[in-house]
Amino acid sequence: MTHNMPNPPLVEVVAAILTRPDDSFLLACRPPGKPYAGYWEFPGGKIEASESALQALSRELHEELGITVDRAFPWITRVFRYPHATVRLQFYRVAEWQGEPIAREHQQLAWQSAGNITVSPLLPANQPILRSLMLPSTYAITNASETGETHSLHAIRQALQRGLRLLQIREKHLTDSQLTRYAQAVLQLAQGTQAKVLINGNIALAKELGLDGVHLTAAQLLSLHTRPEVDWCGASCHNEEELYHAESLGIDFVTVSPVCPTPSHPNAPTLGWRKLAKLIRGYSLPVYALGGLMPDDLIPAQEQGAHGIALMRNLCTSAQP
Ligand SMILES: Nc1nc2c([nH]c(=O)n2[C@@H]2O[C@H](COP(=O)(O)OP(=O)(O)OP(=O)(O)O)[C@@H](O)[C@H]2O)c(=O)[nH]1
Repeated sequence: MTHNMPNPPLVEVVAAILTRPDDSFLLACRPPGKPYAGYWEFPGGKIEASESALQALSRELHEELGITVDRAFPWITRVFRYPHATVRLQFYRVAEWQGEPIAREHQQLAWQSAGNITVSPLLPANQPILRSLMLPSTYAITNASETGETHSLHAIRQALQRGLRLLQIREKHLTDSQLTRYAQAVLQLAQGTQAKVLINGNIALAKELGLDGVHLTAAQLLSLHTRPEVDWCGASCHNEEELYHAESLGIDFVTVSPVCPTPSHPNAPTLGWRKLAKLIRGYSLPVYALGGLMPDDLIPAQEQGAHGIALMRNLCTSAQP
């Protein structure tokens, strides 16, 4: 490393994920005359010195798209080094706004779906963002140890029918052969659906059964130096050290727990919403709030900066997989 090299300036940027009920979001094409003209980006821009991120978001979306933001919550923050500058991109999910977006400054606008982007090229910093947007807002965790296998598989079938898209098999009481059989049964239920099936802790079994990935325990996360070679990888986190390690390994998402009291960890001190928000402020990976939550907790969780909620016991009543 060369000494006395000045740090490139850090440019604070806010960007909007304008989401429609079908989960499609708006991308905009940068106009001629700007750096990276012709590249597609999330609407937004630089935060001025006198502004909060939310104020900058409202101003930019009014200037660029002619809309008024009604409800927006922080999502993920990514630092990206371009040759000319380093940008810190604070992404906000804009759930409600007034007006129909029109291209007041951009060349073109396009509503896109995370798994099916039809415009290109994208700004280089945005690729991991699209991967994060593929994750649904509800993450289900199996609970056959409490409910029994039959009931558990029935609840999973129902949740899949309602559109569940992310599921973790977490059955610590089963022997290896029982776990294999149970995982095969879950996999069969998920076949032909949109759901990704991950398994807790067992990287070898995830590979052997061709599951979509693995969910690492916190201890396992800290013991690893590289990301497991699976398509999707989540990890359980409870504190800053674990969150930092998940980030450095390039994990896809984390759960943070316990947010509320939960029967599975009765003596664990809970975070509550405020501590959760503080812990994940400025974090770069999507976070599922976990622990004692109900489907109705999705909005409070997202207001605190979480991507979504993870549900174990209350899966059956989930209306919004
Ligand atoms: N708006 C936006 N900017 C992004 C995204 N991804 C990304 O790397 N950036 C970077 O963040 C910076 C935003 O600057 P900008 O030029 O859009 O800012 P601005 O609208 O305030 O324009 P200005 O240059 O006229 O002041 C650029 O370096 C841009 O490349 C994104 O998705 N949306």
